[in-house]
Amino acid sequence: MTDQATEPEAVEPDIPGKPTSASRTTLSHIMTHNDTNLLGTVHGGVIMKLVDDAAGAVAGRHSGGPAVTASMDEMAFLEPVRVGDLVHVKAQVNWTGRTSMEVGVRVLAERWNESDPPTQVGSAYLVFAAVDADGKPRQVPPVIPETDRDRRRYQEAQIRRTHRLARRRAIRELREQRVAEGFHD
Ligand SMILES: CC(=O)SCCNC(=O)CCNC(=O)[C@H](O)C(C)(C)COP(=O)(O)OP(=O)(O)OC[C@H]1O[C@@H](n2cnc3c(N)ncnc32)[C@H](O)[C@@H]1OP(=O)(O)O
Repeated sequence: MTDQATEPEAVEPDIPGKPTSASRTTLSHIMTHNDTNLLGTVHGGVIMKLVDDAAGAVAGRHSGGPAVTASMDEMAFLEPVRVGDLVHVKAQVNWTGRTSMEVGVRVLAERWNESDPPTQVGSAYLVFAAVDADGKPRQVPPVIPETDRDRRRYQEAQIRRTHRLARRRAIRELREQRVAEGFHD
């Protein structure tokens, strides 16, 4: 029989950190008539797919293997995107936990054939979990913020992480309480 009291605690190996710039990625795409909604502007879902693609590439590069989207929050659409816009989706790892990473994404658009500077049309924060071949979470290298902006984004991501966990816990507790009170909704 195993003696639980004296069994040494499993210690995970330290994984060397990786700088933010090692996985920062930009995905660029020209919008066509296939991308429009009924109003004639680009469908938000098209933008969200590009955001998920760019963030997934960053999460895979940072973690050195497969990573899945666990959540996407604060997706903001700031300006409409039009057919003929060249859209740039810029993504980087803002923060890392044990097996998860927050990826911050900025979406910029410019006319494909003009030289005006691009304008920001959207932003989002996604959490990716690195997974092994069985789809189970695996450890990720800690991200090493390199610039003042990276360090600010790291701190802001920690605030969002705290709020996500608190919100999930509060909702779980409310549901458990309602079940205990006899509600089955
Ligand atoms: C790129 C793509 O298109 S992938 C396709 C879409 N995505 C998917 O199919 C993913 C489906 N979901 C899953 O496989 C699982 O729920 C997983 C892998 C995300 C999480 O698995 P779980 O068994 O819940 O693992 P666990 O609770 O340990 O969570 C793993 C990490 O993810 C974080 N996490 C899990 N769910 C969430 C969530 N909803 N929001 C934020 N973070 C989350 C956890 O906090 C943990 O982070 P940490 O280790 O840094 O503290």
